[in-house]
Amino acid sequence: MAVRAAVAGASGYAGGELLRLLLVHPEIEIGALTGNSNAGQRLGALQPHLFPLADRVLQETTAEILAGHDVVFLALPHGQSAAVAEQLGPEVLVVDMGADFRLKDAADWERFYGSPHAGTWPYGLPELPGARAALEGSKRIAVPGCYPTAVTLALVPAYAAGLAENEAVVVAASGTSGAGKSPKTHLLGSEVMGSMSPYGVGGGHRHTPEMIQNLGAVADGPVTVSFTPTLAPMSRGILATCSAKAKPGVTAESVRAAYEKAYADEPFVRLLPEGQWPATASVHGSNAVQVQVAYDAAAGRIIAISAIDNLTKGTAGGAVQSMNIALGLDEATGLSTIGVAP
Ligand SMILES: NC(=O)C1=CN([C@@H]2O[C@H](COP(=O)(O)OP(=O)(O)OC[C@H]3O[C@@H](n4cnc5c(N)ncnc54)[C@H](OP(=O)(O)O)[C@@H]3O)[C@@H](O)[C@H]2O)C=CC1
Ligand SMILES: CC(=O)N[C@@H](CCC(=O)OP(=O)(O)O)C(=O)O
Repeated sequence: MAVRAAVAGASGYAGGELLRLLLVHPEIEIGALTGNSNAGQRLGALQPHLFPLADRVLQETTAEILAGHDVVFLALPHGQSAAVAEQLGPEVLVVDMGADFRLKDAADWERFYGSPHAGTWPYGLPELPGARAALEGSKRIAVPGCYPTAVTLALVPAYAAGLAENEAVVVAASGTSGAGKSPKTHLLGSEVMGSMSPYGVGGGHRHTPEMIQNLGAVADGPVTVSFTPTLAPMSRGILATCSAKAKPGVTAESVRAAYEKAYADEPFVRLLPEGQWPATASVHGSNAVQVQVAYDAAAGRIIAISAIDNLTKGTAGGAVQSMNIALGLDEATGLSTIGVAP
């Protein structure tokens, strides 16, 4: 019997990408689709690429409309998920694609998001050690942020193998869809096209504590992360360039071996052959993650680089992957590692 899934936030970028994936998922039947300002609109007017759903009409985002499904995806702005989720019964699998339930530390949440902490749910990054066990059979999933997905997958093997000192420096470039659909002046075409610019500089980006949480979970102590995001003139994709000081005795061979071991059996993470570097175009529209690592002996630093599609592995694909695990399905069901090129 098909699994009935509702999508709240179906008019947004994350909701649209999720529907693109759910439409080809063999076990899913798409149920209610809801929006906010666009409730009452045809989906075809808002997400014209989702041809089979063009005549579906968006409903209001209420617990009554979302109830009665096996799975409810919440692709809502930060702070909007908790009120809806608490009205959905414990038998419903709720997958939050926003940030509300990602952080364990309430003080971190309050400092970076400025509202009371709603709680912590099992974290939907299956590749993080221990994550799959927490997701199996779970009825609540917190999907990671897009930058933390890219950065965690780039650096976790170095920390899990005890190769890196507990400080990391990250510069990551993101496509503009990461900022969502609502108009913002710094995202006007004329501001973004042909230009790259940083934002959230100096430790202020709200994804920093999430990266620290993930790396600290596998390292031998707390890890500091200096994170600088940049906007790149592309619609999708994240390229995360991460580095960490190597511990004494580390060699290029020991770094390579740690990454090969970590990702040997991961269905979505591909450690590239030596000399080949991740590129966002290679993962466009796919749930794949490209990773490469090098040891800069002169600087004594491990350099790890990853590429993801922020809307696929960084949001909707990660959500489907974790949902599959929670439902007891093969984790790759309905997901592709095939990109769109050029
Ligand atoms: N874009 C990305 O790469 C990523 C996004 N996410 C997360 O996914 C979530 C959605 O992001 P994204 O799709 O980019 O954002 P968008 O701005 O594109 O879409 C937001 C969606 O939420 C709805 N919405 C807005 N306000 C409310 C409200 N008060 N109550 C209920 N629904 C509301 C909108 O409905 P309407 O259009 O009808 O007003 C729309 O469907 C966010 O939490 C974001 O952090 C996570 C990782 C990556
Ligand atoms: C380019 C851009 O603006 N990106 C977003 C990150 C989007 C995302 O994944 O994050 P959340 O799910 O936590 O919103 C930002 O930096 O705020």
